[in-house]
Amino acid sequence: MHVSHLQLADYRSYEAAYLELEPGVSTFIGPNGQGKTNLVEAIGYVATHSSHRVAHDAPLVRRGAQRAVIRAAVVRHGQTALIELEINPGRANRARLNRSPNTRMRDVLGILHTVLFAPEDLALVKGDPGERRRFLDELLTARAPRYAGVRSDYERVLKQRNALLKSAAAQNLHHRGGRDLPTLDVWDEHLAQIGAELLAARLALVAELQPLAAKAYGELTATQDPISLRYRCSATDEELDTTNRPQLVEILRAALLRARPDELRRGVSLVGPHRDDLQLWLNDLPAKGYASQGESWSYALALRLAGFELLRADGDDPVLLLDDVFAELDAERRRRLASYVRTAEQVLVTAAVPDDVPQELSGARFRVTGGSVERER
Ligand SMILES: Nc1ncnc2c1ncn2[C@@H]1O[C@H](COP(=O)(O)OP(=O)(O)OP(=O)(O)O)[C@@H](O)[C@H]1O
Repeated sequence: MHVSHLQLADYRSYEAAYLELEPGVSTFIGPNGQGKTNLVEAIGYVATHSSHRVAHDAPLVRRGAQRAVIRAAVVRHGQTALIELEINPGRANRARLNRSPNTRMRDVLGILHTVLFAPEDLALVKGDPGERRRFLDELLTARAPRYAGVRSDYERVLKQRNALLKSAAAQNLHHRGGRDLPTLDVWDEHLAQIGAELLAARLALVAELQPLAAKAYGELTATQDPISLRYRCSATDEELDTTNRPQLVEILRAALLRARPDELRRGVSLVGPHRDDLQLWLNDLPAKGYASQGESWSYALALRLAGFELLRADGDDPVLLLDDVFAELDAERRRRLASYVRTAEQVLVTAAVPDDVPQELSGARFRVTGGSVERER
């Protein structure tokens, strides 16, 4: 798939921007702070309905404006879908598909697939478990949009359950072991059921990612260093060896029972997919805390490339967004990454310095300065 047009109104530093894009490689060059990342962020937003840089939408709207609009034409298998997103911080965002006003946000999720590589990816390896959970969940949702619903159902259950636990903690109910809290039993069951669905999907995804990430890491670094992805579930100390949902429901139910006194004391949910982690191992050591800067960065790239391979195997190349990644790599790794990604249907690259972009990625070139984007001829 590829994006053939992008139009922005009041998005970040852009009052108005319009670009025509082609399949193949396009490079966006310009000095720091001119709006290169804002462009790829906007395309990523169309795919995931979130930004890789901020957790909330407010910074996406141009200072002084009320709302931002992103319009993107996405060409898939010869058909064009016109997606329009209106970002209204503090209020519901709105979507239109092919100009139809009767579109829900979730109707346009999963039309455009992107894989974004950015300096922030280092947090995949070095950051909190939430970064890795988000990586898995975004990939799940790209492959099967219904997981957006599963994730938001899970978030809702968690919020309700936490509110209940918080008020129980305030009333010191843990002294009675929570026996007279039938509503908590109901929320436990919801959490176990929906949590198991998410857990099963994540475990299956990790199993698929493992060989692809190992291959990508080997190719990027030209080493045989073994990497392994291990899903750590908060419900058990052992490594889970099943993706069977009824079994996972049982495991979560039992863990919730065990955790209840602690949860009532602390007033938060301590068990479930929101507390899990994807541990990344390199050479039989956890990458977090042991891997070098260069190894961590290659690991993060390998995870993104594995995601790319999975989406590609599902039948359509995602659009690759490479935001300022070459500056972080030595010449050899730049070349290796470039030859890996240049086979994708569309690759959009940003760089402050043209020389950072390997020759393998020559293509259309755009100059970005002060909120305007011009194609170089
Ligand atoms: N909501 C906003 N309203 C107005 N301007 C904004 C908004 N958000 C970001 N900006 C501006 O956008 C610019 C940053 O754009 P961007 O991150 O795309 O830069 P870049 O060209 O990728 O730079 P670098 O090469 O340093 O990564 C900054 O000048 C910032 O002040």
